[in-house]
Amino acid sequence: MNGHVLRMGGVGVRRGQAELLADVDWTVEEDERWVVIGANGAGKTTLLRVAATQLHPTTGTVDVLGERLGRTDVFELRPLIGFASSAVAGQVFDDQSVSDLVVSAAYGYLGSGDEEYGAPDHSRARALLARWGAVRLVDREFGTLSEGERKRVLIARSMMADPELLLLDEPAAGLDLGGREDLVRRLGGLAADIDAPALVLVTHHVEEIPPGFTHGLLLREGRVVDAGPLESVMTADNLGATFGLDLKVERHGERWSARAV
Ligand SMILES: Nc1ncnc2c1ncn2[C@@H]1O[C@H](COP(=O)(O)OP(=O)(O)OP(=O)(O)O)[C@@H](O)[C@H]1O
Repeated sequence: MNGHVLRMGGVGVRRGQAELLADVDWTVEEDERWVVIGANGAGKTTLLRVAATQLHPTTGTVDVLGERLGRTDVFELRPLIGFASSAVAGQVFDDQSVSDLVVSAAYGYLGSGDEEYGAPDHSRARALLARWGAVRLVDREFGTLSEGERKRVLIARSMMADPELLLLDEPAAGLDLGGREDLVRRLGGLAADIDAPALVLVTHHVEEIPPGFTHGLLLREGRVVDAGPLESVMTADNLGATFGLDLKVERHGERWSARAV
């Protein structure tokens, strides 16, 4: 695999006249922690869905975990890719228990509640829920959870199968300030964990970049503005071009902020 967890070459995604992604070249190595930043509609979720093998590109090549999309069985690949997104939340039945939802990810599906799982599965699910500050929710029905609680449960779920690549689509969206800061701290802990998989986190906000994230990809209208080590990518010029604004960008230790000027 040469350390490449993900490699895209000349990737484009078209729907009719719309170019959702164009000319995307991107390589993620196994010890890297990436943040993907862009405005609404920039193509971030589309990019993540390509990486998750849920969407085949119109043009270009995609290698995930050493396998070329189009030449491999994606159903064998998908259990190795953790993917937490609000699209997953939309597929979950309201009466689905948190416990079954997390535990069933080890088997690559959304649990119906009819399956039997072993004690090791349940203890792993509890440990993951604890890691994300959600263990008290283990016996709740998913439909009764708040937005922030759902996010935590879905992240725990995305790690259940011990993935080699973890994709998190806007994990902090909809969280209050305390919830965001708590999640950013936990994501920072994951970034620092040498046993953690390669990480890709999508966000609109530079304030949500957790400590320990190493690389950034900036996306505007489906095209890469810049991609590389975070400190070289996170300039006012680059972020200004990404969002179409004049910005002041500041670094505060391992955190970032941006505001219009
Ligand atoms: N089937 C489709 N046909 C035409 N356009 C589409 C289709 N699917 C998505 N799009 C458009 O592609 C663009 C990229 O969508 P995507 O969801 O990847 O953006 P995003 O960066 O994740 O946005 P957000 O931050 O708002 O979630 C959007 O403008 C969207 O309207």
